[in-house]
Amino acid sequence: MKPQRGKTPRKFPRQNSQPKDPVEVYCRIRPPDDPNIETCVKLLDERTVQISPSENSQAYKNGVYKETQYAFKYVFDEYVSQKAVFDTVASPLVEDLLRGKNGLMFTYGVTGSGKTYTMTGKPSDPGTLVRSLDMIFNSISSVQAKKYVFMPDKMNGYDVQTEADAMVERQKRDVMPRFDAPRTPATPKNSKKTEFGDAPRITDPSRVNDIEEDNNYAVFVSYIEIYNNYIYDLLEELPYDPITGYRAPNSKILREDGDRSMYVSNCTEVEVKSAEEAFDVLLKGQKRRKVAHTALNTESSRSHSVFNIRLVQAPLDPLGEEVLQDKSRVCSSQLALVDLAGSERLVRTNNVGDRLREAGNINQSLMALRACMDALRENQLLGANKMVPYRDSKLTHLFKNYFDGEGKVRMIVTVNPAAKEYDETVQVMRFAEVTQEVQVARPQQVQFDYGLAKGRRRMNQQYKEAMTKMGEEGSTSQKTLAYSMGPSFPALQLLDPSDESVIVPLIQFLAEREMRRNTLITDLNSKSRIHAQSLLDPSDESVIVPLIQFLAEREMRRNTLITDLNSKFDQFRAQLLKTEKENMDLRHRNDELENLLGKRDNSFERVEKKLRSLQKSHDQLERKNTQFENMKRELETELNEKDWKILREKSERERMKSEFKSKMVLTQQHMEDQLEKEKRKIEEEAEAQLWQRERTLQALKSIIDSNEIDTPTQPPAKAPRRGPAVAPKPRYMTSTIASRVQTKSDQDLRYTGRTPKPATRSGRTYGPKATERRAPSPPPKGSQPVYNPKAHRRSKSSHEVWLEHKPAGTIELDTVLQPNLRKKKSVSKLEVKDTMTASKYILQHQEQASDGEMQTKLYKANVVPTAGGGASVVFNDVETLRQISPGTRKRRSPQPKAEDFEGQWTDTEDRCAVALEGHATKRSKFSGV
Ligand SMILES: Nc1ncnc2c1ncn2[C@@H]1O[C@H](COP(=O)(O)OP(=O)(O)OP(=O)(O)O)[C@@H](O)[C@H]1O
Repeated sequence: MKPQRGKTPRKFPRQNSQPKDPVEVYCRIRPPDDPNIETCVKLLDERTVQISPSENSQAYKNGVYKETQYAFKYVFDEYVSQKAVFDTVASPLVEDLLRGKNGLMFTYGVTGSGKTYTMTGKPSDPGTLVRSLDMIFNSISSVQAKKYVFMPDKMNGYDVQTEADAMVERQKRDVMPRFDAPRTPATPKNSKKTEFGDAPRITDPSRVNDIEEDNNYAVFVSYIEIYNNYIYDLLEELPYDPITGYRAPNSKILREDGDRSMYVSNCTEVEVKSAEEAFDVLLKGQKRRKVAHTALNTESSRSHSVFNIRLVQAPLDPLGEEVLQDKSRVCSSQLALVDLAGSERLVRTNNVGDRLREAGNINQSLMALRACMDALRENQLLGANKMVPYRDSKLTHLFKNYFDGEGKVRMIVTVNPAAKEYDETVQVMRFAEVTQEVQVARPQQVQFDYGLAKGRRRMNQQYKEAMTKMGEEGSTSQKTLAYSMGPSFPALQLLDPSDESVIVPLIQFLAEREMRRNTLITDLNSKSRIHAQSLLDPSDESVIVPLIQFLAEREMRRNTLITDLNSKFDQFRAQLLKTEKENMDLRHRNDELENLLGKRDNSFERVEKKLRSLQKSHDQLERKNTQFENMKRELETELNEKDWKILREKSERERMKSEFKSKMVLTQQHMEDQLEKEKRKIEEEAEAQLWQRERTLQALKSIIDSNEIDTPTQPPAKAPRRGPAVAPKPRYMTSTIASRVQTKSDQDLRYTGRTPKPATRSGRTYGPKATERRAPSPPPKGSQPVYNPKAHRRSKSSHEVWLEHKPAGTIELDTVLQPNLRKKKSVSKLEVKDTMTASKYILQHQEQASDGEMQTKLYKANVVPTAGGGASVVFNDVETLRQISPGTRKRRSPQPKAEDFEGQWTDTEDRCAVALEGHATKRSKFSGV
């Protein structure tokens, strides 16, 4: 059965039904710095802690007084030992690692809460990381492969090579100095003392006993830190200049391998053969971390550090001698131990400049971690399909396979119980609460059964031991030799490539070993075949001949098979090479596509940003628009109110006006009555006076007549109305009265004659109300009606042809009453020829009246032919058409007087009263009249 590769988990779980386990979150409370200080954390039981807000905390100031309780997988109190923490949290992860499964453990908490202490600890009391190394090497010490049997292929995988090749590699790397590689100064012997003091390191005795014994193991460690969202390799050799010191390290990039697992490209992986060696590498990395931070002017405690332990294992060959030379059988598993930077918020750090940026980046990556946990939790619990923002930070991007794939994830939340840490501790607890709800697929059992005999290693060892024993006893038989691979590798040291004293014996040794190997295989083969025949008699040809035939045939078949196998092997090799090449091409293409994707992501972000700002401005504009609309509505309401007020005022004015008019009419009537009465009174008085005189005259006449002829005077037949009885008028008296009446009548006529003057000037007034026309007031009772001979004549004349001159720009006013011109010709520009056919001329002139209203004046004229063959236009009348708006109607102005028109008249005469003199053949001549 094909084994599963113990790579970092795949991006997508293979089966949805795969069982899942929640992320296990443990809490560790560190002892307070001062036992007398106020604390805010209380351990309720082995799974629950209670946090109470301190009076100085921000939460308390914001009104949060209640205690909160948080549950964990397990809570370690301040007295717990490092060993206990390791046994509970890290030991199962190490066990998984040895069985080919992946694991992730990280410490999370506020600065100074004990993250590094829990992870690394002190030599006298090491933390989980150091104890994990001890446990690994305790478990694999007897089954380790020789150094360089497994070689990192720089693509997150491992190559396998023979022990001979590994030895040559060892010679090359460890013995021969690398002149091209940059060298760092040698680590001082007492460097461990400077890091961890003088105390000897305590080793953890834990081990896993039942590991796959027919596998060979190798341990590789890498150490990186993530600082300001850049990845640095802490085991990279940094060039050292005695003057400028160490060169600043270059950041590394993340890549995805063929299994879509994330790894740090070009990261140094050191193969370690013991816990001590691994511990040295850890120290070296920590020292390098300090050096790098000095070069970068940064602080180490402000970065996330990741110590990666990779365990590579591959089965032994059928003889149990060497690792099977088959890369596909190599299984690697990894345990990432992450010491996160402090989780405090920006406000609390009081940082500025670089420190602020640093704190911001830490915050950003921790926030990204929180966001990922939130999204995962929602996806898993609520069935949401949220995109988990792994790419938001390098930290989450590197570990995305752990959350998306399979493997155990454990977190230790470290807590400083000091009351002043309350606000930050609550944040940490909340994150822990969320993280516990995230589920990760349970790692599947890795199969190491490849159909090879179990216990190969043990058998080989026993065989070797037996051979050694036999050698010691002096047995040199061929049989024994046939099963021996010969002596062990000679301890040769190749310091110079041309050193023949080493190379020649080495070649001889390898050649001899190859020969022995072939002999051994041949011998074994023949032995096994012969063993199958029951040869009772050595001369029994009935058995020997068929056996020889069988063997010959088998030999032949074997050769055919070998040839076939070799050709197949070559084909396979060629195919493999081709596939590898294609794979490389695909990787290359993948890298390109990733770059492109990154660029697209960037541009997408830019567009999103722009969209957001546009949306913002759009919202602002909409808000403004709403404000304007409200203002408009208010103004409209105000306007309506004002209109309403104006209407009310107008109707009031109308009412007053009609009242005033009726009063006027009444007064006028009253005055007319008075006048009538007066007149009658005067007439009666005059008649009485006449009668009196007549009586006197009659008396005189009678006196005279009595003297001459006695002729009696006759009284009048009928007395005048309301007057005293009046005698009939004598003839001469009648003429006197008639003259008086005539005089009165003349006065009336004079009055009447004054009135029409403006009437003839202004003519008729057209307007929306006939009552509003500016017509002359009716003549007093008894006077002659005004007679306009022109108007009368005009309406009757049917032979007249009017020349209507409407200058360009004249506005049609849709007036109801229009001049009635039966035969007319309208022109906008006056030509001589137009005057030839017309007998009347009318000019329209529009202007603004003194009250602001539009008024149209119609200047009328007769067209009189002249002796020269032209025509003379003689103006004789003006009509004014006015429009009075009901809203702007004013009190009627006094009757216009002739002088009012004087200026306009002159102006109009200047402009319009033109005599046209022209000849049919000659040029037209205009002359003013
Ligand atoms: N459980 C503990 N028992 C005893 N001492 C502890 C414990 N936890 C922490 N300390 C001590 O507290 C101090 C700060 O601890 P540590 O450096 O581990 O904090 P940290 O959380 O890693 O801080 P940073 O975020 O700065 O890395 C150290 O001196 C450490 O020895």
